[in-house]
Amino acid sequence: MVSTAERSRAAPGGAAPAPILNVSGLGRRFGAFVAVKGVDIRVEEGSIHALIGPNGAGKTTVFSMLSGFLKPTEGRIEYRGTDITGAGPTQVARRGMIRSFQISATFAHLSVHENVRVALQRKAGLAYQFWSPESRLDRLDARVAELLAEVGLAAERDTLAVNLSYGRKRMLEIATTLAVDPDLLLLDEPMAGMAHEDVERVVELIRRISDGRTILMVEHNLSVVRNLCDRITVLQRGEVIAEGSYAQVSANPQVREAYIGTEA
Ligand SMILES: Nc1ncnc2c1ncn2[C@@H]1O[C@H](COP(=O)(O)OP(=O)(O)OP(=O)(O)O)[C@@H](O)[C@H]1O
Repeated sequence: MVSTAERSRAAPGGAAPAPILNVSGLGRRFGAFVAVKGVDIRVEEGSIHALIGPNGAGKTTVFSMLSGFLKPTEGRIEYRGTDITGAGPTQVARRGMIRSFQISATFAHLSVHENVRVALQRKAGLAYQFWSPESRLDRLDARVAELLAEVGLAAERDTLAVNLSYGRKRMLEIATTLAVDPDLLLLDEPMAGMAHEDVERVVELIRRISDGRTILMVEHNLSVVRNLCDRITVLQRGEVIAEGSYAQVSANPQVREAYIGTEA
């Protein structure tokens, strides 16, 4: 597999690299109701990109279309230059674009270690190979240990998922998502419902796991977006009203009025 760094190096001398995800004119109607209209999003490889907007703006609908759970009624989704519009969730995931909840449903009565192991087995297609040679299972265990260390859950390896704090459960979800080795990770409100100290821990975690990966996240917490994200697309009533850095979008009067208000 070609690494992110190699791909970036492959970009012709000085030219802007092609985006990993290029969404153009994306639209979705539910009967007569237009939930998403003419949405363009260009996600650069290696970036952390946020999709923000008030309740009902269409963020979840866009994520569902990107991850193949919902078919667009208009527009085009290109992943690494290939048209994937209308592809199903499994096809999209196989290409390397993974939505966190897609494989992050954790099993409450399995331990942290077992949950990550199941995710790895699923990826390796080992799930039904109970006769796997020990060496193969040892390799899996080594990778589980690496992933738990990466998300800071090594000390909780034997804790049942059900007994984890809310924040730590989200970290376990991220570990099971990373087990599938995504190139582009779609994170759906990763900080939702978290206590302040967990938010900081997950911000650090996302920053760490973004090394060599691209992240597109829906996030309501604007201080998280400001600290973490390279680019931001703002949706309102299904349409993009601004796109750029935090400084750029927060200076946009339409965004201030629609969303950021006095926090900008
Ligand atoms: N299956 C559906 N059928 C009809 N309308 C829908 C459907 N799914 C979403 N909508 C409508 O589309 C609009 C966008 O919804 P969506 O959930 O994408 O917004 P959102 O930005 O994710 O909101 P929130 O921040 O509250 O999660 C809303 O008005 C919603 O009621």
